[in-house]
Amino acid sequence: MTILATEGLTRRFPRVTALDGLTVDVGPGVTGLVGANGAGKSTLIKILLGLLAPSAGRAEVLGMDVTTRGAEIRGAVGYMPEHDCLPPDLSATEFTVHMGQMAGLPRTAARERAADVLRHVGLYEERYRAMGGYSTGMKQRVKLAQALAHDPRLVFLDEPTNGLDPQGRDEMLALIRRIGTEFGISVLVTSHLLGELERICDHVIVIDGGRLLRSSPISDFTQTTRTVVVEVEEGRDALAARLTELGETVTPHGRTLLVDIRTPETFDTLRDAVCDLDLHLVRMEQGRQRIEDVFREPADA
Ligand SMILES: Nc1ncnc2c1ncn2[C@@H]1O[C@H](COP(=O)(O)OP(=O)(O)OP(=O)(O)O)[C@@H](O)[C@H]1O
Repeated sequence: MTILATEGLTRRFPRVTALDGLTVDVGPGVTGLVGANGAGKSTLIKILLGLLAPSAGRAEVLGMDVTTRGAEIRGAVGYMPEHDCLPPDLSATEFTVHMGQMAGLPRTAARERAADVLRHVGLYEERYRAMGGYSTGMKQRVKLAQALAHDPRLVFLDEPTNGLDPQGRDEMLALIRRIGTEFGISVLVTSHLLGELERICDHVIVIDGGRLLRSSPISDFTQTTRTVVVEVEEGRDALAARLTELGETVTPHGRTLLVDIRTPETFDTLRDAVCDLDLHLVRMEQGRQRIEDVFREPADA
């Protein structure tokens, strides 16, 4: 099932091409959109909400074309913008009720829903205080709550962990994961911090300079590589020499050796070499590819 899709999506500004022929297909669940600052993440979200017109290509959200059905899309999708957008004199309750009503909920339903979502994001008695006095963490929570105010099927969260301390970041990430799992709302969440998304996403899209670098299930990003990482207490170089003699391909990496797994027998060769040389093995584990590595690979990898 497709939640959103783009085809050759391009957005040019006078001095820069923010999106450059982007083609992606996103299914239900929590999807991470990763890219460095300026990669085109916010531009993509604004186009998907029908707030910004594409220069070329097309995009569809929940089966609706972004150029002709923007208002309907905004009715079905919640949006947490990147920048501060909260009126300082209003309380979180007033603001969230207002946003629910703006999205079409009757006043009573908007009040009930606001109480629910503010409780969900962990704002209690503070919800009646003016937001001008809130901490960054509280503001981010209200921004998240208002995105959920009209019970959307899908939410776009633009850099929700921006400005948060490590504990605030962990709490926000846990909240986002719960939106996806407990509420069954699909999520598109952006971040320039790759490690964050690894923890909460089912699928990750990586863009760079407005182009697609990679779109894969999270399991593919963290899949095991064809390398085994070996660390011995002392004698790393002697072990490297012995393994090379035995025909293995070995690369020193910090205190460890990375050994290519040519055949399943590589593990036996390794074990025997460590025993023969009477070395103390600290660890021996299969190497894992991390999200960060996609930025070090060529674009067509
Ligand atoms: N309204 C605009 N006018 C001109 N250039 C723009 C406009 N909006 C975005 N850009 C440019 O397009 C590129 C992509 O910006 P965008 O905000 O989409 O990136 P981003 O990945 O969201 O990064 P960030 O996290 O820093 O916001 C940047 O070079 C930016 O300067």
